[in-house]
Amino acid sequence: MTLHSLIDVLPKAELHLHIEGTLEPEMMLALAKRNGVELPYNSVAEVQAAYEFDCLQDFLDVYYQGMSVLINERDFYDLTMAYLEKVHGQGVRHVEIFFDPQAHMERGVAFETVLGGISSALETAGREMDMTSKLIMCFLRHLDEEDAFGALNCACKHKEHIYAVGLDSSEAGRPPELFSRVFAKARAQGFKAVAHAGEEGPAAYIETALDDLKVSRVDHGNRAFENPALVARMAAEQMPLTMCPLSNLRLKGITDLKEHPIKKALNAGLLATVNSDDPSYFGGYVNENYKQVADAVGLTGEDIVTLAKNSFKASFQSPSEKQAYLDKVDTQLRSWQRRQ
Ligand SMILES: Nc1ncnc2[nH]cnc12
Ligand SMILES: [Zn+2]
Repeated sequence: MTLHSLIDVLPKAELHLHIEGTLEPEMMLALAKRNGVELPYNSVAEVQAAYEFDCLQDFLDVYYQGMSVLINERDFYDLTMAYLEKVHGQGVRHVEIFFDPQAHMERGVAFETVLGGISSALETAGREMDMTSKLIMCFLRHLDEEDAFGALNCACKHKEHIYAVGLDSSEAGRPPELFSRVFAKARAQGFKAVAHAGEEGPAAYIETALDDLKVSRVDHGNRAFENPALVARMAAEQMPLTMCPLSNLRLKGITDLKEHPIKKALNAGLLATVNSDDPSYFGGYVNENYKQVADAVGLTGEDIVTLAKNSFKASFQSPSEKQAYLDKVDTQLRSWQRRQ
């Protein structure tokens, strides 16, 4: 229980969060009404009943359908503000947020509508809640290279708002190297790179994300543990892993949270972090992820502090910004210890 109070008070960064995956059922239904969008659900209970997944693809089908209610800039603003307010209350002070513009553009929603709503909410949160942020544009790996180049061309016009590119959606059979040329161009244009790898796909996909896409972080990376040499390499390079325990449980990557490799990752010296992925769909925001995985695998107070510090170390902030947050973690830790 006391560890839960430590989790509540520590400053944290969230580095693996799909903004479209924060769409709560209540907002989904309200936006469907506001925008005149037809959904196959009539109540919150009906929406929630659809959240039974056997694998990543099951989830993605529901996720793309849910986001069809997001039409206007205001919708993206409201969605993003609701997330930021929620996690500010959980001690999150820095966020690096994914968004999926191709999923909106293919429905006729303009890139600028999506980006405008999300980035103005991030600016509001910076001003009013002192939250810092970066935005990561993901390429949908179930679509082809040409489609990804189209999204990249849009991003190139808005470099002041987009810091990095990522790779998400259906992983099986869609290895990172299919997007080597897109990522090479993105990096040449000054974007940092991250990629989902080893969520469902094999450890080899993590290796090609590192070697071909030249990512600065691996999103999920659970299957790295099938290859001890890869784990040793990632530890030596201090390559961050953004892990998402409740997501892995809900998408059946593991059958019990006790199997989650977060403790193994820390013991192997990896720069592992805890994140929520798609909190509305997976039953918990970042603190629920910390608390439930801590209870399941027996994380210590020291582990919790390491994970909170790792979240800032693994971020795209400057060294001095990181240090300022690490100092805040220490300050909060000392004041929590005095209260025990
Ligand atoms: N967990 C996940 N894996 C891949 N693509 C996603 N898009 C949203 N959530 C995702
Ligand atoms: Zn993800």
